[in-house]
Amino acid sequence: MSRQTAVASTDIVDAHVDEEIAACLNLDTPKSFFLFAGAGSGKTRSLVTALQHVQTTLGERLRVKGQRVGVITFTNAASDEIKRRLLFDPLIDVRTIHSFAWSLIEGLNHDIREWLRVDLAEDIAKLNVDEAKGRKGTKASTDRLKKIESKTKRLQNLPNVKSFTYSPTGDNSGRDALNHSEVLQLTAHFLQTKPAMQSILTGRYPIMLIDESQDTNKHLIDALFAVQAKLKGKFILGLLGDMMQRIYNDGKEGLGQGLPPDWATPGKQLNYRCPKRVIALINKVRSSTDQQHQQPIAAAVDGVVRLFILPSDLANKPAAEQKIAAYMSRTTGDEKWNEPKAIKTLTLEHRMAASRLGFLDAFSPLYDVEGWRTSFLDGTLPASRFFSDQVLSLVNAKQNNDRFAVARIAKAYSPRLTQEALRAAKDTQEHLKQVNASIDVLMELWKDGANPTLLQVLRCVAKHNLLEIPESLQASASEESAEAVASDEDEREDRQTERALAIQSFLNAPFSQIGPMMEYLSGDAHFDTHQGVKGLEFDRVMVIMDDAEARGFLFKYEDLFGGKAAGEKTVESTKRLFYVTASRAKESLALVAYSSAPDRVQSFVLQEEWFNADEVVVGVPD
Ligand SMILES: Nc1ncnc2c1ncn2[C@@H]1O[C@H](COP(=O)(O)OP(=O)(O)OP(=O)(O)O)[C@@H](O)[C@H]1O
Repeated sequence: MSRQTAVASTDIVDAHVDEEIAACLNLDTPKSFFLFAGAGSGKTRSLVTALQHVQTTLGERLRVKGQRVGVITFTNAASDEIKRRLLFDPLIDVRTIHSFAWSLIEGLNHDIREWLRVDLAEDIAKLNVDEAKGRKGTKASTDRLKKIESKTKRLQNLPNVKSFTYSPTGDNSGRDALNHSEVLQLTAHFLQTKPAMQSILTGRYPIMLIDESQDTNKHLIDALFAVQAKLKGKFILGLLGDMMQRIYNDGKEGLGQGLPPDWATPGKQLNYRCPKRVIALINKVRSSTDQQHQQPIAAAVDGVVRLFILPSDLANKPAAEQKIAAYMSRTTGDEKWNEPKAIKTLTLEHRMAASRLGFLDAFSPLYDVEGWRTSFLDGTLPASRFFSDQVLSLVNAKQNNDRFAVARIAKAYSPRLTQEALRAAKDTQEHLKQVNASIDVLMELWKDGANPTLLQVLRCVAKHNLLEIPESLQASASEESAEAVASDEDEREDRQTERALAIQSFLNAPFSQIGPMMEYLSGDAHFDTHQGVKGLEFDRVMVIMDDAEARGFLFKYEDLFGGKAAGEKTVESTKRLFYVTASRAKESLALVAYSSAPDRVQSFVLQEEWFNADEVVVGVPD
């Protein structure tokens, strides 16, 4: 047999999977399916292929009935990508779980109120029992009493809420707002208990496909299974995922065990993404969890993997990581390891990326306000968005001498260029000239290479009324108000909320940090978190494993690398995270473990045969 034929035959072992799924997607003989397979096996691709199949075979039939295919993805970015790949066809309704849940229950105000009444009363009763048992005067007791008070207030306010509000991407802090977890619980509860809701779901979406379903909220998954069991002639549920990539607590443990016998369960063996060496590593890592063993495709390159073990108290970690990149370049012969932007570097915590990329001063204050975190991370928090979308765009346009862009931005955002403002101006030309002059005054802040703070920029913008100042920045925008706040130390605690303090601290950061920060938040930077790259792939990956960064108890690399026995919760969850990060690499992979016991890490990985001795480098390479 020629090599050519051998190659072709090994690469088609998974070809049947898309056909099997297509056969399930038949509204006359509906069949649910469960496609769980390893990293890089083409699950997302199979999802898109399945949807294209529906477009061509069922599109007309669904459209006539006003029905759509529901697709749940894990992130907004994944939703956008799938929509794009399906040419934004309205037949396919792609959403995140929160958006999907809210679309089902929005407006059911009476039912939501009744559910909340019971839920809040139960919570309060439980807190009261705990409080009666617990010690008084402790922090736990204070927290409990605060919770009892706020839940009681909320319960009392319920009759006044006309319609509940919710934003899947917002902070939902208003009095009528539901929080993220309530929306998921409500939807699951309604789907489990209300036949009308089950009919609405299956009437709207006779087919529902869920990507990354190992991390999809367990209550919703249970509810969808229940609906499928009840209405199997009218509803196809397709779950895609990989239990080895379950990295959030929300997902259902043991998903896939005890599936109904009439479900299709196609499997995949190939990994289309990773080089041979990475596939061997992730197979080994996975072998203690399940027996899924992947094969490389015929065209797969060998690839390079190295583990660097460094002391956790190393003084200059970013410098060490640069040396590691240089070492990788020499070892792989790939020059691109010398270009920081060509490497995807993964940190456990956003703050570590912020510090390595030089925007920690702007990042930390806003990130630390819990209620702002979601909108800040997705780039929609007004305080940061004002600087990125408006001020930075204007300043960049001006610095590039792009007159058209300056005019466009000013026209879009400046209160001095609204239709009313222009109409009110006696001499329009003169008015425009003055606006331009104000922009020039703003630009003086950068004169001779100066690096103004956000506060200086804000004040200048406000003084000249160049842009609309968002509410959260207004108190700081004029010099008088800020001085009044600062002068009265005694009452400071009372008058300044956590948020005002965060804004003050944010505004002390240099304006130059806004650009890199927004690049990072938009996912375009060469840093990301271990969890944030789920579903993505990169040529060169550097995974930084430093428990000091994690500040949490969910993941502990020290435990994974011999600190604790296999089977312990943190060992297993960290192993899954390690599997996710390592399997992002398309060409080469540098794993950087900071440890308080480098010897233990070394003997563990060699004993487990995750690496060969010559793949492990202890200490900073020269
Ligand atoms: N049948 C195929 N032929 C060629 N390339 C493929 C095929 N299936 C997948 N790929 C490629 O392999 C890579 C991984 O595919 P995909 O992201 O769909 O895998 P996945 O199983 O969803 O991965 P993960 O679980 O790791 O996120 C992508 O670059 C994709 O284009």
